[in-house]
Amino acid sequence: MSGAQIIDGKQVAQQVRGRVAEEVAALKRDHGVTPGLTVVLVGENPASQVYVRNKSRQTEAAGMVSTMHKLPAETSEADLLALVADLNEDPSVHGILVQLPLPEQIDETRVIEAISPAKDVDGFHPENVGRVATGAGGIAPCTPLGCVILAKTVQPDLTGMEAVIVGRSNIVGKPLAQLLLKENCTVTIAHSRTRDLPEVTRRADLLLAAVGRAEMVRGDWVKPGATVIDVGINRLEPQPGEEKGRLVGDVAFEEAREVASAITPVPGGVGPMTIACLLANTVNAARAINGLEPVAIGA
Ligand SMILES: Nc1nc(=O)c2c([nH]1)NC[C@@H]1CN(c3ccc(C(=O)N[C@@H](CCC(=O)O)C(=O)O)cc3)C=[N+]21
Repeated sequence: MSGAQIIDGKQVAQQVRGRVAEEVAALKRDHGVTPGLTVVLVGENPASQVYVRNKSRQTEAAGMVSTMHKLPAETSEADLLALVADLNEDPSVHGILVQLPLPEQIDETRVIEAISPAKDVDGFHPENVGRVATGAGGIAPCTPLGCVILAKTVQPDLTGMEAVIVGRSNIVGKPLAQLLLKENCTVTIAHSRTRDLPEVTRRADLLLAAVGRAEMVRGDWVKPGATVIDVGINRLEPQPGEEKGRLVGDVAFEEAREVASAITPVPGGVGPMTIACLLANTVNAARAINGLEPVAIGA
C-alpha cells in the first residue's frame, strides 16, 4: 500500500496567502490600514537569509509592507533591545519578527519578552503563550498553526483523534499541543526521553514530528492509516555528485508513506505554511491594534 495521500503544503499555503491578500485589501479599503511586518536578522546565517527573503517577497505579494533590519553578528543585546523598543512604538509596524537563533551574546528570552505582545506575530511572548493556553485570544505560533491547518485538510474535524507530538520545544511541540487540545484531540507529547518511543507513536491517528533529527521516525513507528505531519527541515551531508545535501524531514518519508494514509513532504509541507501563517498573524495583529476582531484564515 504505497498509497498515502501527499499533503501539498505549497498549495494550501498559497490558498492561505490568497485569503490574507483579500483581508489586507479589505483592511485598506474599509479602515485605511496597511499591515506592516518587520523582520530583524542578526548575523549572516545563510539559511536564515533564504527564509527572510521568501518572507519579504510573500509579505509584499499579499499587499502588506515589508521592512527588514539586518544587524551585524556582533550586535549587543542593548542595541537589539533599543531597536525592538523603536519598532514597538512605530505605528506603521504591526508585526515584529526577530529571527532565531540569536548570537550567543544576546539573551533570546529577554528579546522575546521585549516585543510588544500585540506585535508578537511569532506568538513567542509569554503573554501570548498564556493566552493561547487558556483560550483567552492571543497570537498562536505560525508553525503549529500551519500543522493544524494541514491536518484539517485531511480530516476537517480532529475531535477525538489520538494525537502524538514528538518534540517538546517552546516553538513547536508545546504550542502545537495547546492547539490540538482546542481541536478536541487526545494529546501526547513525546520526546527524546520517552520510554519506548515507537510504541507511543504507533498509537497516533495524527503523528506530528518536531524533533529536528533527520528521518528519526521510521515507517514501523507509524500506525497504519495515520496522518503524518513532518515539521522537521534537516539538511543531509552532500552525497558524491551533489552540490548541496538533500532536505529531509524528521520522518523517513519513503517508509512512512507506505503505512500512513496521508503525509506531508519536506520540502513543500509545513515550511510554506509557516510563512503563510505569519502573514495571517500579521493581518490579525493589524486588526487587533485597530480595535477589530480577528478573522479566521484556515483551510
Ligand atoms: N523568530 C523566528 N520565527 C520563525 O518562524 C523562524 C525563525 N525565527 N528562525 C528560523 C525558522 C525556520 N523557519 C522556516 C520557515 C519557512 C521555511 C520554508 O518555507 N521551507 C520551505 C523551503 C525549504 C528550502 O528549500 O530551503 C519548505 O519546507 O518547503 C523553512 C523554515 C522559520 N523560522
